[in-house]
Amino acid sequence: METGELSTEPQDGMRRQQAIVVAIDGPSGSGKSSVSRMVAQRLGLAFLDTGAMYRAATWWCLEQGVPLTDTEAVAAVVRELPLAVGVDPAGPTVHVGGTDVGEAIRTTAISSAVSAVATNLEVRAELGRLQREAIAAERVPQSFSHGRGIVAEGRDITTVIAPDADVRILLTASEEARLARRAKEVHGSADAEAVQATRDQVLRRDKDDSTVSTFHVAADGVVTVDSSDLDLEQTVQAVLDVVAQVTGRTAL
Ligand SMILES: Nc1ncnc2c1ncn2[C@@H]1O[C@H](COP(=O)(O)OP(=O)(O)OP(=O)(O)O)[C@@H](O)[C@H]1O
Ligand SMILES: Nc1ccn([C@H]2C[C@H](O)[C@@H](COP(=O)(O)O)O2)c(=O)n1
Repeated sequence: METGELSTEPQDGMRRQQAIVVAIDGPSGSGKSSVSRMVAQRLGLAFLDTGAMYRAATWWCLEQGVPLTDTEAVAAVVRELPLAVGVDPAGPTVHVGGTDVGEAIRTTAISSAVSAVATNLEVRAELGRLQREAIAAERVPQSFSHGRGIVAEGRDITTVIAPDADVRILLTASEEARLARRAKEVHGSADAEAVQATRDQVLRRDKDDSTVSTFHVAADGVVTVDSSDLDLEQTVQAVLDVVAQVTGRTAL
């Protein structure tokens, strides 16, 4: 089969594309969520933000009054997590027990606390199982919830959750670029004070998270896209170029 022929010929005679899985990992502030979501929209794919699942689990533990240092209790609560994740890239959603937590999980309090939950290996096993299920659902033609495949982003998607993904990308950026982006996003400025205030959310979190996942160096077969000197649109284009090269799939 030549590049670009990831397609089948259905009975109705229309050319139908096979589902593809695009896995994107990278450190905090590299642009994974924004870029993956835009790539999914352009390609007509579903979008799974796995970090949002760890954030939702953290929110739920705090709601339940579970100390995040109690790894057994956290794991037990997460095994019963009533989580519903919507994978439409035009409006991804996260609900816990019917409550829309889309905004609540983005607060600084959750950003500061989430690594304690994300480094709990039993939590990783449970959320990893849910992530594999969500990705598999977009591979099966009868159950496509959005389009023809999925873009899933996080820290261990290319290596642990979907090592068999059609496209595997490590999205990186220099520490300086990542701090400046997060400072602008959270404080509206990338001056020295704002950057300093952002270090915990970016560098300390990456240090903690990297004790359980490898997301600074690309694994074998994973393509690195360095966005340090690219703006958002250029980064989206760079990722679309990799997808097109590997699968032949181009924007709708
Ligand atoms: N290439 C880029 N150039 C400039 N700004 C960018 C670029 N990519 C992303 N951004 C901006 O940087 C900020 C962080 O991006 P985003 O949240 O997508 O990163 P992330 O890798 O998902 O981070 P985290 O893992 O911490 O959630 C956002 O405000 C986003 O708009
Ligand atoms: N596959 C993943 C996704 C996320 N995490 C951790 C890393 C972060 O501390 C936290 C929230 O992720 P973010 O929304 O900032 O991308 O979850 C992980 O360990 N594995």
